[in-house]
Amino acid sequence: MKTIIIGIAGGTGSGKTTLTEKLRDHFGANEVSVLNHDSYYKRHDELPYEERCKLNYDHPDSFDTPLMVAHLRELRAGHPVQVPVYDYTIHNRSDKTVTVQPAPVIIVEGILIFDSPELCDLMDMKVFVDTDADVRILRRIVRDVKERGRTLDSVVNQYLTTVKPMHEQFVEPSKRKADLIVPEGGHNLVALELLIKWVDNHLHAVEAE
Ligand SMILES: Nc1ncnc2c1ncn2[C@@H]1O[C@H](COP(=O)(O)OP(=O)(O)O)[C@@H](O)[C@H]1O
Ligand SMILES: Nc1ccn([C@@H]2O[C@H](COP(=O)(O)O)[C@@H](O)[C@H]2O)c(=O)n1
Repeated sequence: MKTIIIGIAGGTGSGKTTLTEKLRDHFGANEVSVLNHDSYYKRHDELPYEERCKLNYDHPDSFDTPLMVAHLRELRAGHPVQVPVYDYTIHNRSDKTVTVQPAPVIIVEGILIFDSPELCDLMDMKVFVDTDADVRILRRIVRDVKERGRTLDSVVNQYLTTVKPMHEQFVEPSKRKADLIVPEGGHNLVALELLIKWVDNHLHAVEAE
């Protein structure tokens, strides 16, 4: 089986997950598997919770990217992988893993995936979801308070101290690596249709081989 790997990057709250889910819903879980870079945040068992709260989670070194690269190579070779489950509420990797199966299309999602040349080399198509910073921070406040156990103060403080500067230093420049820039992510129906057609073409080309 030939596997197509699509990278979907973009700032926090840009709409990466929404776009990824729309593609997976269209093609079905048997055709599309997803690896989220966030699943590969490094473990920090050595630090108490209060210290883990203060770490910079927006720098490329905060991820175990070599493990993700290894998993992508395994999936491309047709083997399932055990992906760590990250728990944002405790700022640490949980003890659980989930099995991700090989599929004709693998979507790799994350804020910093285009910063890694090793990850970029594995991708057949690179998509950057481009959304204004004010919209992204508003979405993030709502999500982090509702779903990630954060206070408003902690979200604002983290945004100003690490998220915004790291976005400017690493995420925004990585946009230049993209093949396609999608304003407004998963709600951009024209871009979604183009991506679906591109994937369809590749899937049919694989069938014809
Ligand atoms: N184009 C859009 N218009 C309005 N809301 C959106 C749009 N795209 C995503 N959202 C919402 O914004 C939030 C963050 O989107 P999400 O896809 O999780 O972003 P990311 O994965 O890039 O952090 C979600 O609540 C989602 O429903
Ligand atoms: N313990 C953690 C780990 C990560 N984050 C933030 O998650 C953001 C990336 O996820 P998106 O779904 O928003 O793309 C990133 O900006 C980290 O700051 C966190 O808050 N806590």
